[in-house]
Amino acid sequence: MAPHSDGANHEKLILDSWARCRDYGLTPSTQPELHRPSAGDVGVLLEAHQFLVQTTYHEVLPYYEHILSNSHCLIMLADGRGQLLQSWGDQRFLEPGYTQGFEAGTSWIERYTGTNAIGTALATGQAIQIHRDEHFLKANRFMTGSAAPIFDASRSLIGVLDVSSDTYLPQTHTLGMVKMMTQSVENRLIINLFKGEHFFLTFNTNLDSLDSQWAGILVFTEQGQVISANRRADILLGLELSMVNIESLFDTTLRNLINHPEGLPMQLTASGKYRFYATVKRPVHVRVIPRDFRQNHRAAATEPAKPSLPLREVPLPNLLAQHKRLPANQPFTLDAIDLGDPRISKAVRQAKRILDKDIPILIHGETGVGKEVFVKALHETSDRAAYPLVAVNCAAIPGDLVESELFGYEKGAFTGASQKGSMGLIRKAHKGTLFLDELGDMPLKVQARLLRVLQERKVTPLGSTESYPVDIRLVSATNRSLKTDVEQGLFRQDLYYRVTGLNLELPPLRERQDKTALFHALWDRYREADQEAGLSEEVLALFHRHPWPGNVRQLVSVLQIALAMADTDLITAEHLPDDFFADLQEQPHVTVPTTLAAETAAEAVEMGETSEAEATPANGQSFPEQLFPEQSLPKLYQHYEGNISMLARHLGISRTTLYKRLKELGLHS
Ligand SMILES: Nc1ncnc2c1ncn2[C@@H]1O[C@H](COP(=O)(O)OP(=O)(O)OP(=O)(O)O)[C@@H](O)[C@H]1O
Repeated sequence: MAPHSDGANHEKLILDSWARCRDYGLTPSTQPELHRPSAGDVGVLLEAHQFLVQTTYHEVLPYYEHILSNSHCLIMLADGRGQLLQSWGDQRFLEPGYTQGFEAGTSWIERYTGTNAIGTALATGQAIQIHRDEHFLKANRFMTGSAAPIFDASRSLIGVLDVSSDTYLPQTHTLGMVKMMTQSVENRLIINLFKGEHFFLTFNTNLDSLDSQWAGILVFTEQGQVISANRRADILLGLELSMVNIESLFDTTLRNLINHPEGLPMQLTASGKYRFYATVKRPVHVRVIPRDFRQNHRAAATEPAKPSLPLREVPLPNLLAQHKRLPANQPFTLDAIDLGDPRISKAVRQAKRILDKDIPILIHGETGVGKEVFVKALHETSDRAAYPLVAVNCAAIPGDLVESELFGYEKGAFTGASQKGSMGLIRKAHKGTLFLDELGDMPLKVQARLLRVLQERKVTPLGSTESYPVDIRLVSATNRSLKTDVEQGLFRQDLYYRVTGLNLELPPLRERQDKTALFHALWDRYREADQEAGLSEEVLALFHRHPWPGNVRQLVSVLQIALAMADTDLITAEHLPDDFFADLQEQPHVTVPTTLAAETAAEAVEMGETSEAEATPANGQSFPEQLFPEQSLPKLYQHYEGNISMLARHLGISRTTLYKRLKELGLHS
């Protein structure tokens, strides 16, 4: 049997299951019985479990698609009676004659198919991994399955999620991932059932894991009655939570909880000693007690609730913008860079889920979007934060030095090598994070060596016979398509699979939906304490319309100039650098905006009320077409008459990066 971390318990579960199989009259040579209902009954079955299937498919699987698509596995969802509802993924490993065993309706309970991940998870009510030889029936011993049960809001076992494969996936990860997925499904089921109608309290022991699937969730009424909770909430509080009053769980009042600003974390204590961080989400259209009242809430909280208190609506975006600003000179954290853009929020959520796991991350995004900032935030938030983050720009190190820089060298290993030798950047990142920026630029020869290091987790410096163990979390970034590079033979396929556990995409600034919050956050981060006047409406409108080919890097540079020019005054268009307007003038149908109309329309796009193409300012002018850097670069190159330094400064990118992009476009040899 395969070794497992909880060996004895696992072995017992398998032996018990085999005993049940024998009791059912099965022998290892028995052929699996494929019990499938009629097509009509399958339809009824799927109809009955639509909520579970849809929730899993639309709200949970997308977060794992990158991990799953990189491994040949099949994800199966079965109901609480072991009947398959749906499967997704790779069926290639299945024997041709056996594929109907994986079709909707087929039952995988132990009685018919012997010990197997779905059937045994159902029989035991526990998450379990069934390794090849642990299957009771020989016919099933070609695969390994990891499955975990799914419980609904009332704690009934309603399904099982399984990931099966015939290859040797990193199995402990797979089981861990399946548990995460089922926890996500359970959370989503609760959220979808009660959202908008009742209060939600999300809590966890750690601020950074508040929006992980391991956070506790409590659903409560306006009177404080807990009407639902996820399993994590029970575990965190050590109690059965149904129908208790929330005031008896935490040392705070109901009034404090329901009046706390939405999304703003607070600290709570349970049973006088367990400290938690928590956020509250209100039912739709719930009203918030005004700020001046809130400030005195401690005194007021002792009084009975007075429904006649003056109430007012507090628009959510304002609250978020207010509380999510990046404090000046603070280190980046994942929460701080998540200002509400759906794609960035998704990347942050995904990164958090695997924060302390040994899964490599590949970040893709245009130059200047903040890939390195993201990695810094990731590192700061991870449990490796006390160790170094070593960033290596593979494009910036001359080709013939990459190898020695990365892997180190023994003294005298080559002409020009330092007499002391060098430990190399990879070993410097030991126990910390190694960030390989512009990975696509790594020479093929170095790629082969890097692959060996990642496989063996050991570095052998050049000229040395000794190797040194390394424990690194690998994060890579690229602004080109590594997949295309693989197809064109420029990047090793095996290394590609090694570095892409999770693929994250950071959107270009022009496509971000949290621009307003970002403009304010960056102003706040880079301003002097006495610059309190802020950004004028006119500048905000211009910022919204700008195509930002240099992305956040360019925005930071424009802001820094504007802040220097404006000093303590309100920042207006006259404080913006000339370069800033060059991009705007290149766009069709644009006049310099003076009204709020443009911003209002841009905001409408951000709020999802209208599409970019539909958004038209009140003055009747159409919005500029989106200019992608690749389209604007030739024009800019012409505008600057080939002056690379000026163009690079204008774009807010390095000359090396600019050369590369010009080369790609055939504008420079
Ligand atoms: N969320 C943010 N808050 C504050 N500054 C940011 C943020 N994102 C990016 N920046 C700033 O923008 C600049 C570019 O960011 P970064 O270097 O992380 O981009 P990148 O995508 O790694 O660029 P490249 O592809 O050229 O390596 C940096 O000066 C960084 O400080």
